[in-house]
Amino acid sequence: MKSVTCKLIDQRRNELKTNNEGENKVKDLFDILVSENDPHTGKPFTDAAITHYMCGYTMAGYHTTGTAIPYTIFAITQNHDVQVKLQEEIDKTLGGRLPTFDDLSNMEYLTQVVKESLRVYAPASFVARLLKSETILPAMDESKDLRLKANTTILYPIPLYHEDPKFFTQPEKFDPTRFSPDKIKNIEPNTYCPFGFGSRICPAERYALMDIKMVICLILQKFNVKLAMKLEDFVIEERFANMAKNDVLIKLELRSK
Ligand code: HEM
Repeated sequence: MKSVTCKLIDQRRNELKTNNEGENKVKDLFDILVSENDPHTGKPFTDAAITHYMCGYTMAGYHTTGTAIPYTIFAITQNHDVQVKLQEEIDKTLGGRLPTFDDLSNMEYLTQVVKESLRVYAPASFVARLLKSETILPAMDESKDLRLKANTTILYPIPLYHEDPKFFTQPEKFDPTRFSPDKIKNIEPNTYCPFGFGSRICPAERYALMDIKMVICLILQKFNVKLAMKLEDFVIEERFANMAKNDVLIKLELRSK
């Protein structure tokens, strides 16, 4: 991946030099990295830094979205009422045409379904933080407070919060209405965190949500979805990303007009 990125750096630098669109071109992340200065050093980004950024973005974006989409479709196959309601919203909003960015933002139920899927099947297992100074975590039960030294790495386990009945009633239930406008305000801060939180929150949160919604919308507009594997073979393997051990096999059936 590094050697491919190195070749692309040279290619993109040359393209930018010879590009006639010049200043009017909308720059993507790669353009910015190869043409602008690193704000920390005031100098151009080194090839090594560009390679790290590009590999980081690709890795961080690939498995997460790549699991979120099949997990959402899986959830839809297991909840027929959700599939019917989603298709009603899609048909009513689009009337057969392709979705625009605004359509995807406005489809409230679609948004709720994707958010609930990211709660039940969070693609990322944890967020990590390095403590800058000694920190005392208050005890949650009878035990003592926890004293942690500076430079300790803390892993914040996302699914443990998403699955805790203290924060989500009947957490095992797939219920998109938890994210309806009247209920969403009851969710405690940082207990729903598929994209992490704070200053290191996933920079692609909005993009990823849009991406997942787009794929789900395009599929359900044309097809009904059914699980094409045994339910017990749907197994999530917890790694850095929560991967589907046996993939998620889905059967698409063309919807009747
Ligand atoms: C459903 C899709 C995605 C999920 C669930 C997800 C989740 C996460 C999580 C949990 C973090 C750690 C946040 C924290 O430490 O507080 C993160 C960081 C990050 N994500 Fe995503 N992500 C997704 C898609 C993407 C995509 C598509 C990209 C790139 C195009 C991306 C790029 C990144 C980067 C670069 C970071 C590191 C940010 C930093 O450390 O400052 N992610 N993501």
